[in-house]
Amino acid sequence: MSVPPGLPQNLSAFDEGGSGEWLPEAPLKLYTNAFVLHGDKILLGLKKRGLGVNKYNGFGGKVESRESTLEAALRELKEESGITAPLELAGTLLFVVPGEKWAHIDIFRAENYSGTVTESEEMCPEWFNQASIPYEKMWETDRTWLPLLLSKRPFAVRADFGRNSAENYTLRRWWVGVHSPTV
Ligand SMILES: CNc1ncnc2c1ncn2[C@@H]1O[C@H](COP(=O)(O)OP(=O)(O)OP(=O)(O)O)[C@@H](O)[C@H]1O
Repeated sequence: MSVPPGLPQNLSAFDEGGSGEWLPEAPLKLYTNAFVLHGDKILLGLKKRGLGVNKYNGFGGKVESRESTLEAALRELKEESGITAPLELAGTLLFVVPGEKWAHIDIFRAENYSGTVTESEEMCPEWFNQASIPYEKMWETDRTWLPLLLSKRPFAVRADFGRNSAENYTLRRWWVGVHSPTV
């Protein structure tokens, strides 16, 4: 199957599913999401409000004007979890909902951190063993690409959702791409 619109075209399919036409193109808004690893642990936050409330996720949010995605990722990580970390880009996620701007999320990872993990108004942080990530309480597509982040394999994902109500999204179709191994 070919690479869906909106992703770099030089990727190979790693995982895909769902059916139907990809949703039409729309302007982009930029987000960040950061995952901090420490030994065999991963830091996740239970979102207390807004998009993805009651789901575990990395720490992130909207990129503000005149800010790079890395600057935004560092700011959001600090605001939401109290820590700072040497973030590196791990992959990208395109989150598409009918009638809304496309959300392009730069996903970062780090293997150490400094500071003290602290609960914020937005997130309740919690360490999990990397072998027991609570996928059932996360965005449905996270299980398809988080293993790639853990194994340091760059990825790009497109996930199209339907929206029944403010907080009720249904996954319609997704595609996870990786760079082909060089021969
Ligand atoms: C399949 N879809 C998805 N899968 C995984 N993660 C997703 C996601 N769609 C959004 N996300 C993340 O959810 C956070 C929203 O952040 P959100 O609260 O809207 O932003 P921000 O902190 O700027 O908000 P305030 O305006 O300050 O409340 C942000 O990390 C963003 O990367």
